[in-house]
Amino acid sequence: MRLGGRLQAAIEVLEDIENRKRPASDALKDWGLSHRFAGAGDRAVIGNIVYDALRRKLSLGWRMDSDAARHIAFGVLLSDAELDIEDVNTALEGDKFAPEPLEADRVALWGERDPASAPDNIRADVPEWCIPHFQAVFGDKWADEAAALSDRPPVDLRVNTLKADRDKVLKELARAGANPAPLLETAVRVPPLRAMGRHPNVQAEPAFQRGLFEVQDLGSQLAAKLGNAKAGEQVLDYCAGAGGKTLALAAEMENKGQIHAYDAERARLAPIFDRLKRAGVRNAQAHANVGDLLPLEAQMDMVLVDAPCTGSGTWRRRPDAKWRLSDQQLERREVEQREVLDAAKAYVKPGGRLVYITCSLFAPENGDQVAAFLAANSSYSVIDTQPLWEQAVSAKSRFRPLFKDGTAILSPLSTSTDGFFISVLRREK
Ligand SMILES: C[S@@+](CC[C@H](N)C(=O)[O-])C[C@H]1O[C@@H](n2cnc3c(N)ncnc32)[C@H](O)[C@@H]1O
Repeated sequence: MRLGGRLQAAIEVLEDIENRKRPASDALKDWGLSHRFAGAGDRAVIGNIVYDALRRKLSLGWRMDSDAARHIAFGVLLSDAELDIEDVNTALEGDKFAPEPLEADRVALWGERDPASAPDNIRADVPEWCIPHFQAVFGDKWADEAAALSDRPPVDLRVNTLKADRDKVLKELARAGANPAPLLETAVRVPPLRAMGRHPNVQAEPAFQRGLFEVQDLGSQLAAKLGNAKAGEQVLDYCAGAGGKTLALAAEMENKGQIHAYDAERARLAPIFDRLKRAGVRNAQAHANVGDLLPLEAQMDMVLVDAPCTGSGTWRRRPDAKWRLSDQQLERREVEQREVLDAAKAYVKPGGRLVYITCSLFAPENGDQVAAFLAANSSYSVIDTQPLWEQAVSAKSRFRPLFKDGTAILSPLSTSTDGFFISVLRREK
């Protein structure tokens, strides 16, 4: 396919996402199924245009003075694809599958409007109802923090220290463009895409099959690390899902002690078995029945609650979710978080830790939940995350979370990670 056909396909996918309020991945998959002739290169470019358009729907629309999918998709070509209008017009010329060229008045407007001077509510590229949530957490910096959530993300990898060190993984992935990641000596980063490039499929690498690394955002790696799990401890990962944190904890604990991985949704837990095997983890067992946890009551050195949340910290990777999220969904997540915390506390032993994590940046899911928990549970107190952070990160770095009331808030702007919230509590008696 030529650029014109790819652009037209991206416009159709964007319209489908908008009209049917469906996830981008579903719309792209359906398009692929009904256009089997399209190759991997075509799909990558179409996917890039769609994801970039969703990341910066408001600011691209402002520069084009239109929220039509066609105009926003052209905006992606003129910004993220690093093409100028002459390049685009030449590429589209004589292509019967291409959309109509961009109108001259839009081209002129695009040249006149400087994105850096867009009003904050446009530059932030988030739904209007979310703005007060960003303001409450980040104050004056709210628009910069929100805007950084529409950057393209890197692919971060966690070196599995049970099997390898960073040099080994870097060597294995040299062709994939892997570099040392900031902050952690056990993390590797494939930088964000440039122009219309394609990320290497690191999971197809023999080093992945051999369990030398896992794909995991640096923020998620740091969140697992701040719990400060030690070799020999008894740990319950109460919302284990597919086991991203469980695997990180097992490596942190050098395969010693015991990790119990539980999730209320059996299907979510399913991938954990293969992952544990591949990673060479010997100190973790998965539980799909809450009844299995009975013997663990008041026995755990640490209970990790990686709570269900809105995922507002992960909008770089899931920009369609940003526009689908509603305040009703936020309220539902808050209820679930209260219930999960309330259930998980039963397993913490006196002197043990309760680690509460979300990948959201909204206070009602984060600091407010912790404050309400502390108000209702006087036997718990806050362990300051700042010294834990200093101990966890490898070297002096310009990246530093926002520390608030003993908790840590990570974000693309402050720590070059997805947005994460981490609070560590101690059960005193
Ligand atoms: C953020 S995800 C976990 C991600 C996982 N820890 C990882 O690092 O890959 C939240 C998980 O909480 C689970 N969950 C939701 N409600 C729960 C409950 N009441 N008890 C236990 N798990 C629950 C969901 O099924 C989901 O898998």
